[in-house]
Amino acid sequence: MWHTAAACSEYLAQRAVAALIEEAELTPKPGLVDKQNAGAHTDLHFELMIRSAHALRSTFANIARAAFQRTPSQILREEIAEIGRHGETIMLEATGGTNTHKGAIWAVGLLTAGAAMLLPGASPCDIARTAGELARYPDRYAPDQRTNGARVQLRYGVTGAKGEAQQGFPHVTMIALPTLHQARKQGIPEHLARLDALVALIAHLDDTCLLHRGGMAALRTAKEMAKEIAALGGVSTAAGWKALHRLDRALLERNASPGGSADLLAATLFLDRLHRDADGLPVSNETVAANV
Ligand SMILES: CC(C)(COP(=O)(O)OP(=O)(O)OC[C@H]1O[C@@H](n2cnc3c(N)ncnc32)[C@H](O)[C@@H]1O)[C@@H](O)C(=O)NCCC(=O)NCCS
Ligand SMILES: Nc1ncnc2c1ncn2[C@@H]1O[C@H](COP(=O)(O)OP(=O)(O)OP(=O)(O)O)[C@@H](O)[C@H]1O
Repeated sequence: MWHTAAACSEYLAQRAVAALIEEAELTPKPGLVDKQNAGAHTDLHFELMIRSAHALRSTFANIARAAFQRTPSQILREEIAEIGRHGETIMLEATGGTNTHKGAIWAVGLLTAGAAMLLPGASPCDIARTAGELARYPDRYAPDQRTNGARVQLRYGVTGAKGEAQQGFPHVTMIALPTLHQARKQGIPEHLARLDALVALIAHLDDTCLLHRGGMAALRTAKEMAKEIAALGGVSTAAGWKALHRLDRALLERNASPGGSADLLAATLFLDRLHRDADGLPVSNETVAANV
């Protein structure tokens, strides 16, 4: 736990990078980069995700230092936005121009700010609410970019990564975290509990990555197939495990990838870890990315 800006920044940056690495390491993820393959991505691979995660450490550290013990405000929003945009440049330099973690910088970056504004031990819901409050201030210096997300938001009327943050990350606090906790309670092994949390996100999120690559048909298919996995009892059942592989194949056939759900899984693992640290709960022995 932290008492100074320096300690807060070091701790939160370590946990943020660990969350990105744990998301990448989780295998097998449908359509996404994992330890086995690059999913639907031709310009991404596992080592690139790990390199990118490490390169972003200073970004998360700078966000935490800037937000330490402050309250959400227009000025803080714009300071964090500048650090986040610089983080995207660092990511692109580290990866030779590939977008590995744009959505993750946004979601985990805002949650890092949320945690740094509050006292150590704040609940995941309070952190997400505070991050949402910050995200609702407009960023007057944001460049007017026609991003993939902006294009499909206009076309399909979804609110994307920005909406999720501005609402206080409801898919993280009301869907992914409860699914993760429920699966653990049932004694489901940690990596399967995390896959259940990812499946729950895919079942509910309007993911602009899926929309951009595969249109409304891909988003609907992904949601329906993910709901079916949950209805079968999750990935720890034989039928759920088979259905997870069917979802993977369906996404690959459509060249589609649930990148937004992957980002929110990283956000979920980040908040879960802060909560477990505060409660003095042991880190699962299946957690492999603790030493970054
Ligand atoms: C809001 C962001 C993500 C841009 O969003 P936009 O939809 O325009 O862009 P783009 O399609 O390029 O990227 C969005 C990414 O978000 C993720 N995503 C997609 N759908 C969702 C969703 N429903 N919920 C959460 N994340 C999602 C995906 O990984 C996707 O790649 C962000 O890059 C941004 O505006 N950054 C500015 C810097 C800033 O303010 N930073 C502050 C925090 S660090
Ligand atoms: N394990 C992962 N595999 C793939 N994408 C991930 C993973 N984890 C997070 N993501 C998110 O998915 C996004 C990358 O998806 P995608 O390549 O579809 O985006 P894009 O660069 O906007 O699109 P395109 O490559 O089609 O032009 C990143 O912003 C990243 O945050």
